[in-house]
Amino acid sequence: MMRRMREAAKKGRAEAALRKILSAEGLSGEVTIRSLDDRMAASVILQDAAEIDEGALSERLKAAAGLDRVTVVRTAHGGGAPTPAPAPKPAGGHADPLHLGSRPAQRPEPQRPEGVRAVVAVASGKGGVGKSTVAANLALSLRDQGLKVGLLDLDIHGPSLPVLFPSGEKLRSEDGKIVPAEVAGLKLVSIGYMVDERKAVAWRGPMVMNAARQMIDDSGWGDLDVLVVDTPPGTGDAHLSMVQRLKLDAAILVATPSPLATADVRRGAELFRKVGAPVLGVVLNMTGGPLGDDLDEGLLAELDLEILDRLPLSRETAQVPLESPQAELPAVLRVLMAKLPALSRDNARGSA
Ligand SMILES: Nc1ncnc2c1ncn2[C@@H]1O[C@H](COP(=O)(O)OP(=O)(O)OP(=O)(O)O)[C@@H](O)[C@H]1O
Repeated sequence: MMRRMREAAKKGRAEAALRKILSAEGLSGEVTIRSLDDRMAASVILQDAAEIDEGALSERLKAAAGLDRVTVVRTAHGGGAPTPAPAPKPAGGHADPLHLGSRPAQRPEPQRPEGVRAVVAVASGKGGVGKSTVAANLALSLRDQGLKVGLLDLDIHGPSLPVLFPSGEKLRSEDGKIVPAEVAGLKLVSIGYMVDERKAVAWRGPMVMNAARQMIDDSGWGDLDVLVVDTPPGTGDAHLSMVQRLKLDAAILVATPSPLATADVRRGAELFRKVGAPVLGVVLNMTGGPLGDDLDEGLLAELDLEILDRLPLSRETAQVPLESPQAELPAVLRVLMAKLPALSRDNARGSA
């Protein structure tokens, strides 16, 4: 408690010091301060800034605010050209919450993003069951197979990627495309790398749908063998954007052994089957605790699903940040490799 209060006070002082210097230098922008263990870092996004020496400015800011790292990014596109005006908003809507200058494109059919060969959704009916943990471990395991892997975090209200894979830098946009962060050999896109969490938490309906749409349509992934999508819990607005726009090659459900998981597994399976995405099976997380190691067998038979892998309730599984997989998912990997031709060794582009 005391530690958190001290940390909050330190953040407040650092932010005030940064703003003072920015204002003295005639600059304005968005300041975000993050702490990890005992280190504190800031990112400063300067809007419409003229040509400046970002390196020198970040050194000045670092020294003045007593921070371990300060990253300065200008949002001006293309080497100092002015930022394009945001796309006009439709009445009552929020077409461009991420300020990419893009308009909602008409998409008749769900598609894979350009350059992406397979899309796998990791989903759960409710929050907190370990979906992000499984998605992150799956992405790292696929990377270790020599595949080019991206991870898209569609959780607008509780993004996990920046915690699992801290990058210390805000994402840039180039020519209206989000440039993914690159950490641990993965390409990563999450609202948590772009917008102050406190802001996104207040977003509702159309803002959430449009932010999800922009991350789906406007991320510049380059060549990827597979994109793993960490979906938000439940079946809300971001889900709707996902199933309307993103062609899913497969879905993996995550559940805990709780008897209450039955309805969640059923809902998840039904949602994906409705949009024609094959549900490959269930990862049962947090096993070996008081709730046991299994799900209702009748339910699994009825839904024609099996438990592919079980992850124990353990400190290792919960470890962050991640560089390598903490949890093995051998059956998930086997099934994905067998079902998705893009992942076979002969077809993969390889990352080596
Ligand atoms: N097998 C495990 N053993 C111990 N802790 C775990 C395990 N799996 C996940 N956790 C922890 O449980 C918490 C929730 O996990 P995670 O964020 O992956 O769940 P989620 O379903 O994605 O949640 P949300 O809906 O909030 O995004 C995290 O603190 C995570 O470290």
